[in-house]
Amino acid sequence: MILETEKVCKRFGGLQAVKEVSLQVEKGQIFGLIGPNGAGKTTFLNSIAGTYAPESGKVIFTGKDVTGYRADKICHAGMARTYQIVRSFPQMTVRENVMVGGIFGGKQSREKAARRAEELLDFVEFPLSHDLLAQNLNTIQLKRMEMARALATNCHLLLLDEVAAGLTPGELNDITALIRRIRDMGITIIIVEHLMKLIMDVCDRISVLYFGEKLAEGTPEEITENEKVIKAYLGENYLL
Ligand SMILES: Nc1ncnc2c1ncn2[C@@H]1O[C@H](COP(=O)(O)OP(=O)(O)OP(=O)(O)O)[C@@H](O)[C@H]1O
Repeated sequence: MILETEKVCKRFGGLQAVKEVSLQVEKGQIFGLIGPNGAGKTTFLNSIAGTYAPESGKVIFTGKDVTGYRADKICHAGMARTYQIVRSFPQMTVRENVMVGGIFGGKQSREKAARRAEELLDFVEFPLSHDLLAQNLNTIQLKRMEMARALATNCHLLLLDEVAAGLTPGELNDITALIRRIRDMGITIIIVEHLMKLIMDVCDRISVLYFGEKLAEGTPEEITENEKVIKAYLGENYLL
């Protein structure tokens, strides 16, 4: 087991955004987290990745209790993430953006981080010059760059928050293939996503959140046949 959460809770004032969420993610899995808007998916990611400390519950990563660790410490422990809206350093080049992951997260020298950035930008099939400023990139280019930056930290677990949002169908196919190639490198992936096609295509296991609580968990087939999930989220005609 690479990640285990036990009854993780996070509240914002009177709102219980995440309530006693327990899950287990096996090494090498692509694990999907789905649910309606406001279900608590991003808050849950933030609670395991160190943006927030959970109020109660436990986060065990690679056998170690990392509950309440700050984001930088979590990153050094081997967990990296991308964001729903890509966060770049707009005045820096694409290469420098990726180097930040290597220098800060992977604790590499500048030279090594620069070489690794080139390799990773090729791996994610970044299509333009690595000398471009990040402020000039479109959505899919930013997403590729952000994935390269996360990989540059030498993570074992990658958290992808709505990586498909805003992509065309062709771009979606590319990202789907890239997610599989990242898993084939031996990296475990947790993916938060609304786009069911992507979730069903890539996930080994899926957990459904609903009003902060875990509603169901299972294989893609089990989830699509689960009456509670159909009622709360998917709807009867979701594949049409
Ligand atoms: N920083 C915050 N302060 C107060 N409330 C918040 C904060 N972040 C999230 N919430 C609330 O917590 C609940 C869960 O939000 P969250 O963003 O985790 O849901 P989500 O499942 O990721 O939704 P979406 O699919 O729309 O991204 C929502 O009701 C949201 O309004």
